[in-house]
Amino acid sequence: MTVTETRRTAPEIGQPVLEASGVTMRFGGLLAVNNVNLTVREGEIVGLIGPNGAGKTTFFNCLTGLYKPTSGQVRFAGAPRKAKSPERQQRESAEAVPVQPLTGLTPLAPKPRAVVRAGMARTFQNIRLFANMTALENVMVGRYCRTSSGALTSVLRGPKYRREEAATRARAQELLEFVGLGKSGEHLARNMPYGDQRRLEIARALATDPKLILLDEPTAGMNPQETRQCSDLIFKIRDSGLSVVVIEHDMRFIFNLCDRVLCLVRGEALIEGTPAEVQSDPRVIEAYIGTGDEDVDEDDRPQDSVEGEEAP
Ligand SMILES: Nc1ncnc2c1ncn2[C@@H]1O[C@H](COP(=O)(O)OP(=O)(O)OP(=O)(O)O)[C@@H](O)[C@H]1O
Repeated sequence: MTVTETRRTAPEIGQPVLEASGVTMRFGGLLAVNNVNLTVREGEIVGLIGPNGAGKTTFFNCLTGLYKPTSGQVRFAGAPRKAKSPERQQRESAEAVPVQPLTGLTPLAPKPRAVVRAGMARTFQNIRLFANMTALENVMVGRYCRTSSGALTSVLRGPKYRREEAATRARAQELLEFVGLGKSGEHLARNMPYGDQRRLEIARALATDPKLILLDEPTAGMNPQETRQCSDLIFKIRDSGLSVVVIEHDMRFIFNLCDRVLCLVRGEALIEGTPAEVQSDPRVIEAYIGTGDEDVDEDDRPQDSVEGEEAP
């Protein structure tokens, strides 16, 4: 499990952006996540590893408001933000990924909408794109949580709506370019190659203006070339000022990418440390022995990768 490639290090690790303390999640008699703590700082890439069923996705769901933890608290930097004016959106669209200044950590309401508004975005293990919409439209959907036009304005299509729509479209196109899909805006999501669909999901998550992005198995089913491109994209996202948390089974990918790694086993934190510390810990090696899930074979690529009309 030793990784020899050179890692790119974070430019500067800053203040905590996310702090999860004592997060516990029970499903009836099953303790899926038990008293897990995690702090993510500005500019950090943090990996979450563990064998199948270790509780990684459940922990992600607790962080992103899909689950209300049985106990424990998730605190996040900054108060929930209001929608921006079209003028402000246009100003910000000059930057690739605008970063909001951080304030102190505040408890996060366990509701996906509140979590997105506060500045946390995620992707899912199984791709959840709007299959019959274009790539550009998929990204625009992600942007609507930051627009302020109400139902009436949208129906009447007044000047404010048109300005906002133009800004949303321009920003979506920038984000497509940011993830390397600048020429695919008019392609239907369901017709796009698998690796492009994964990047499109990331673009849609970035459209919400997050401070922190959580990626659930972003390289699942990817070939080695797509995996390398994914790694480059995550570094690029980090370099633009975001913090990143990644769940992955591909150890080479995770140890080359992350500043810190948390290993969960049977719902509990086994070890948290630098990639070097985690990969040399015999308990981590033992936890994975026999599972055979470190590497994803190209044949494992999901066939029906685009799901139905689901919200981001
Ligand atoms: N909604 C649910 N209801 C009941 N049990 C659940 C639910 N979601 C997850 N579990 C159980 O919780 C445990 C942790 O599952 P989870 O999906 O979080 O693990 P994981 O580490 O993400 O696994 P994988 O790597 O296979 O995705 C498993 O035993 C799983 O069966």
